[in-house]
Amino acid sequence: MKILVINPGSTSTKIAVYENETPLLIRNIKHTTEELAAFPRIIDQFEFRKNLVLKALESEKIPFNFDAIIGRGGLLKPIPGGVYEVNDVMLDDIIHAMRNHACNLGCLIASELSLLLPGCRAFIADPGVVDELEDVARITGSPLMPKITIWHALNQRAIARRFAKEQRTKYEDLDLIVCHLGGGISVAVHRHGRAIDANNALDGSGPFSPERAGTLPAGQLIDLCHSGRFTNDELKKRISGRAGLAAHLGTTDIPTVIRSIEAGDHHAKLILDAMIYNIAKEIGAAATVLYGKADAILLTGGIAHSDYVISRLKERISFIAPVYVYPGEDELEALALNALGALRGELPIQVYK
Ligand SMILES: Nc1ncnc2c1ncn2[C@@H]1O[C@H](COP(=O)(O)OP(=O)(O)OP(=O)(O)O)[C@@H](O)[C@H]1O
Ligand SMILES: CCCC(=O)O
Repeated sequence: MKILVINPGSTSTKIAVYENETPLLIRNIKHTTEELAAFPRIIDQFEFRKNLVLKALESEKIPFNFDAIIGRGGLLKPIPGGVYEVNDVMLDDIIHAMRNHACNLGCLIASELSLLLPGCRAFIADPGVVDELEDVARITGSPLMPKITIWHALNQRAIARRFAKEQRTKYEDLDLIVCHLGGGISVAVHRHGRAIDANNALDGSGPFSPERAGTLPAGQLIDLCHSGRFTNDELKKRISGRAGLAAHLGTTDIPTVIRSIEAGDHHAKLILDAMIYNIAKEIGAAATVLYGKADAILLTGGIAHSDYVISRLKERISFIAPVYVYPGEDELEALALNALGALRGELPIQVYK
């Protein structure tokens, strides 16, 4: 069986082709802040990202012939984890999504391309809106604003399962803190296979990240909203997109920031160190959810490639539990295995309503 995998991230478009469990193509196309700034809305990147997929296939001479196309799931309604067939309700919810994130393009591109091939199915799996929070984790200080979670469910779970396999145990038998360090940063508590707490890495809570503001001072935010300085859309970009490192330093690229630090840029050092400090605090808070008894802390995502970040993070969090580092992500493989499992009847195909 041949599967095309499409994973649009906030700073990259990742593409894979699998023939059964064997990868035939893995491609990570990185996007600069300026390149993406040319598109007023993320939905406007549809043709651009779709054409990147088609060009990658063409340049590798991979025939356009697939049994299924699976995209990274978008910001739908909160749903249980698993594989979902793309349907009209899902496409409609994505087109009218309240929240912007490149992952919204995953099911749109998968759907459009699958229509070119008779019999080809379009899926998503474990989107960022997977919600398994404990009731107590949902309560905030305002009944008007219950906590919602938007996190890297797909990669966190894939990495947690990989760790469990390496430890010759089951994911469902472990208590883990997993932190995905990407364009957005999510920290989730996985208690015996269920993510009972996770931040809203997109526009709500947690540490700031390469392109997100994280938790902000609420009063100052309200004043800024009423200052007349920004439109609604501009303000949203100040929270997600042109926020975090992008706002402070004009780039989301960690190697670029580190080169500036090595060249003596004290401001760049202050900002990156502050990001690390805030990530460590979020992981410390997650430890309290498990009464301090985590089996391990797993660090993953693109930034986990950075020795600068990881060594400083470890200094602050190693007292909590052993730290394991999985640079990059297993999202492409996890998506491919989900599509294969669905086609083979090994995984239930859920219907999004
Ligand atoms: N070799 C590397 N060394 C240091 N940092 C890296 C390296 N490769 C990628 N990064 C950083 O990782 C971040 C992107 O991570 P990742 O690819 O996991 O996120 P994404 O898929 O674009 O976004 P997200 O999944 O959060 O939507 C960027 O800030 C990038 O600079
Ligand atoms: C699902 C999106 C998570 C993120 O990038 O913050």
